[in-house]
Amino acid sequence: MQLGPSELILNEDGSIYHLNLLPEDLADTIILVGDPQRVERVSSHFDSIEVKKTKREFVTHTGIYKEKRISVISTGIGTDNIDIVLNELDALVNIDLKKREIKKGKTTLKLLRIGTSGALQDEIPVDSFLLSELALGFDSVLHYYSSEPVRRREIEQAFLEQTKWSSDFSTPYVVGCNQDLLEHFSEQGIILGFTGSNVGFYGPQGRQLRLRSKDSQLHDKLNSFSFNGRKLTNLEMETSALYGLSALMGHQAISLNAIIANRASLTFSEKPRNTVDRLIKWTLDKLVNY
Ligand SMILES: O=P(O)(O)O[C@H]1O[C@H](CO)[C@@H](O)[C@H]1O
Ligand SMILES: O=c1cc[nH]c(=O)[nH]1
Repeated sequence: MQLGPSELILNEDGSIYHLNLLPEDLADTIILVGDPQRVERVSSHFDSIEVKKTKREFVTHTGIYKEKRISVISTGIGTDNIDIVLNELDALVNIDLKKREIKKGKTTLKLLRIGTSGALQDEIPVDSFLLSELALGFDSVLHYYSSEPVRRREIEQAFLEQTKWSSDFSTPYVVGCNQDLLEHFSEQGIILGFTGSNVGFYGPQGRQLRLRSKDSQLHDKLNSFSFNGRKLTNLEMETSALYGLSALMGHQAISLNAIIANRASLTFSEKPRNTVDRLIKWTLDKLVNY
């Protein structure tokens, strides 16, 4: 079946609509970052760069790092952007863009998010690295897909009950990372975490500046939720949709977090840029033999 022009949207040069990429521009190992300026901080380590393309907040560099071809792409902020990025990356490898047909043989992408995040628990220090083993999505992106096969219903149910979650918010969903990537990237010093992905940075993460939270207990609820002794470790804004959509599409994904804030101790990293740069270099070196 052919995908029509309003569904699979291509630019004049045949590139995919938002990412502005052609299939040959993309490596099958992809680092995703939120901040467009972080793309260059990753690709500055490459031995050579063959592609540099930009549209809106989506900046892509593809190049070689120690003989491995890697793309690094910025997603901007939020799970709504992850919906765009994941669907378009998948289209680039799994849809014949000229024939507008889904390919029979599928390509599995390796997707690694390098992001910043705030810890919820006192014992997780700023400037540490955290790998999200599980993600709790407060967004609703996954609810628009048939997500049952990848959902962790038991944990979701426990969260709803313990926090008495308001029906004004969307139903939180729980999804896991890819196990092969988890094994490869787990090592001493890397905290394995349970990451909450929120739909905003302030109210939805329990931050109050001038506006009061509707639920003044929100931060405490997130901090104290526990499933079989496992607590939510940190908050950011993309991992849930990345894990959910990757699993549904058959791609591998992990999310690596540079912890720059600790919400329990009210502290913030003195050198967040250094922490992110250390995480970038560590990730690139681990990727070489994956
Ligand atoms: O540093 P990045 O990757 O953008 O990630 C985190 O930082 C942004 C908020 O400041 C959100 O995107 C959050 O997920
Ligand atoms: O507290 C934080 C820090 C970084 N990114 C977030 O989304 N939250």
